Amino acid sequence: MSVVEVRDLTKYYGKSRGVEGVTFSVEEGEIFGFIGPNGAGKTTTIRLLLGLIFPDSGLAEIFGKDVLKEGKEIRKNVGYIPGEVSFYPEVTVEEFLRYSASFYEKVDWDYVKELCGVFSLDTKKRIKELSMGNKKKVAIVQALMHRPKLLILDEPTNGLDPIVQNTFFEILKNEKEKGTTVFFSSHILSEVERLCDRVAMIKDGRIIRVEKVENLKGERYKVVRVKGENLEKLKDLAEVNRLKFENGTAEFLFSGNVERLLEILRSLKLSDFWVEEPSLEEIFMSYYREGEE
Ligand SMILES: Nc1ncnc2c1ncn2[C@@H]1O[C@H](COP(=O)(O)OP(=O)(O)OP(=O)(O)O)[C@@H](O)[C@H]1O
Repeated sequence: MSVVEVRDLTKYYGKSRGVEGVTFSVEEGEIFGFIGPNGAGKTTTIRLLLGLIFPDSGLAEIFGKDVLKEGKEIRKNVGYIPGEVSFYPEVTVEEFLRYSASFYEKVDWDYVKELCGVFSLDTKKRIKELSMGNKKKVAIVQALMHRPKLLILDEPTNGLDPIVQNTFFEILKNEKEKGTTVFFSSHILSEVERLCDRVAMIKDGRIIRVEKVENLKGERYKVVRVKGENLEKLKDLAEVNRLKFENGTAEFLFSGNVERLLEILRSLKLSDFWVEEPSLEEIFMSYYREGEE
């Protein structure tokens, strides 16, 4: 069963586009990445999913329930980390966590203690005394305290240093092992590559693709660098993208089958060549560009 189901969701802020016709689903137990550049519509989608704002049209369901009609029931099993955390500045971390706990029927205090320990959080400190990263850690503990079945995370690694990020990813992997579903928005490609099973790419309010991360990486793209003569003829080939010339070498992103790549390489007068797997970033950038054409 899909844990999250979004169908043809459209939201405008007055005349300004939020999202348009967004459709995807997230399956139970997967870590689903939601990736796109600034302003693409990630936060809007998440706020629609949480029932915090109303769509102009379309449907969002969590656990098979309409987010607008059954929000209260749904929230019992959802943990949420907002993109920007803002808490009452005067209360201590402990007071804040106790207050948050009052919204849930059941809280796993042993887990809260464990997480505070893992993050070295001083729970006696006031919120206003915490750095941005430490506030984010509090938000993570708050999101996990009731052992939710679904985590909705809006760019959760913002403000976390690399070591804490690693710790956080380990926590998410453990959650996944326990069967928790994770919806994770980000504009950092390397973290999506490391963590997610599937990914949806959003641009200008529209989903451009939903794909397994392993398929995207292995797919049809190769980074090719060649050294030699006649390299100018690469400019005319449809399979050659993002061609750059530098110091007698040409570098490009090749899309097509391997036989065709060999054919192209044979047609050039080469003194050397290199073929590498592209990073997810290069793949995404080529999709974003395709969308613009
Ligand atoms: N309250 C609002 N009023 C008007 N326009 C808004 C509002 N919130 C978002 N938008 C617009 O909706 C579009 C999508 O914004 P959204 O915050 O969902 O993007 P995002 O992908 O989360 O971006 P970022 O990575 O920068 O947080 C943007 O063009 C933004 O300007």
